[in-house]
Amino acid sequence: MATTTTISNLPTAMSTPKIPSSQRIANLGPVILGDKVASCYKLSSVCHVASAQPFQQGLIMTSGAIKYDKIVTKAIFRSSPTPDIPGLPIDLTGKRAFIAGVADENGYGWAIAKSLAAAGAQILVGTWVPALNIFESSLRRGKFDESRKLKDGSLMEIAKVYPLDAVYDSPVDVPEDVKTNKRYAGATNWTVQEVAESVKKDFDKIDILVHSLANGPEVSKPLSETSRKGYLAALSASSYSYISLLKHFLPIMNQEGSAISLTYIASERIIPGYGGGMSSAKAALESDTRVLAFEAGRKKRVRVNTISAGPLGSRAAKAIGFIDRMIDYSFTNAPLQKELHAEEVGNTAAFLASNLSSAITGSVIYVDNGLNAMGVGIDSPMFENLDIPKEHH
Ligand SMILES: NC(=O)c1ccc[n+]([C@@H]2O[C@H](COP(=O)([O-])OP(=O)(O)OC[C@H]3O[C@@H](n4cnc5c(N)ncnc54)[C@H](O)[C@@H]3O)[C@@H](O)[C@H]2O)c1
Repeated sequence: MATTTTISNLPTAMSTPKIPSSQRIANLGPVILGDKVASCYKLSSVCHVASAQPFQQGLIMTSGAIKYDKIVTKAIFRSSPTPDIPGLPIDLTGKRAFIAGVADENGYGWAIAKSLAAAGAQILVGTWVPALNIFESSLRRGKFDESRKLKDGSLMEIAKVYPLDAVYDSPVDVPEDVKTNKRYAGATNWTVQEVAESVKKDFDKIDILVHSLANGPEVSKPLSETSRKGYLAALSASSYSYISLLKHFLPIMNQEGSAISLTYIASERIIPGYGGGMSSAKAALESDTRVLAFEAGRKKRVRVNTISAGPLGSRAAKAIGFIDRMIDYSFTNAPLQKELHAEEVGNTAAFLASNLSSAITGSVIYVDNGLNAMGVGIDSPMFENLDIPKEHH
């Protein structure tokens, strides 16, 4: 359910509406004002609304304050409360998770860590070496404390943060220029093999392995203009890194553990703008999920699945450059017209990590408000005169 604010709570022209603290997130996504839709994002503690366009036309990316006209009677914030999940409990008490790809509080890795922690799992994270110092100092200084809060009021604890660069399997693979790079100075034992060894030394075993990382240096280039180097770098960081992680962590995973990665619909449908070989990398990741499910299943009954997540304004996604438009597109076109919460992906990961999903392996699980199931984009001018049901208020 979208939340609504009546006109009395709305600002006069050119000012900004207040938003409840529960909705204070960096990007609130679009907001509907009468028959208009506008971008809405957090600016300190208020919601700043970028310019509005007629709702039927879909999206809006230009900035500037909105002028409210007389027909506006209420604002409907697309951000809906995160669903409460009563009933069947997910219990990961006594389980230990290693989550690769957490460097701030905005991405899917962080949300997965929170859901696994809320279900009782112990959390270890792997943080990309160049992002390590700022992540650790922000954690120490309490910058993430608000976002560490779990539903029961406690704070998510991260038992240990490991420096990691998943592009390198072992020390012999690290080139000289990286070894001497000042962004790597001070960190040690960060190749995949060394991290697995350190985790074994510190904690012996893990039960859950999460791969929530991707990198494509040429992501903004169309595939046909991508260099061989850029393409292979995308596959190395975003696909092979998962094979490498599983290869090195499987020996220290308990029987019947669970491995989860994050993929994106660009692997199987054309998403212009998701370039540089990133679409190919996600296709490889999904194919590898099936083969790895067989191999890890036969070896240790470990299940291997991937979550195809809808668009989220994470740090990585912002680097691609069109994430706000993808969020708007999803809202307009998906069967469920609601904001996608990172927590919904986190909760699916908790389900996949638990024995409630004991017969699910080798699967691509869509957590995208159903967008993957659409055959047409309903925001096309072709459908202008069609009676398409809009969000029910
Ligand atoms: N944001 C989206 O819209 C979206 C949609 C579908 C899938 N995903 C996937 O979700 C996963 C997490 O991404 P996110 O969008 O939450 O962004 P994010 O920025 O939170 O996560 C990406 C992480 O990868 C790390 N990383 C990059 N290169 C690395 C390397 N060589 N070694 C170790 N870590 C490295 C970064 O430091 C970062 O922490 C990715 O696989 C991404 O493709 C994202």
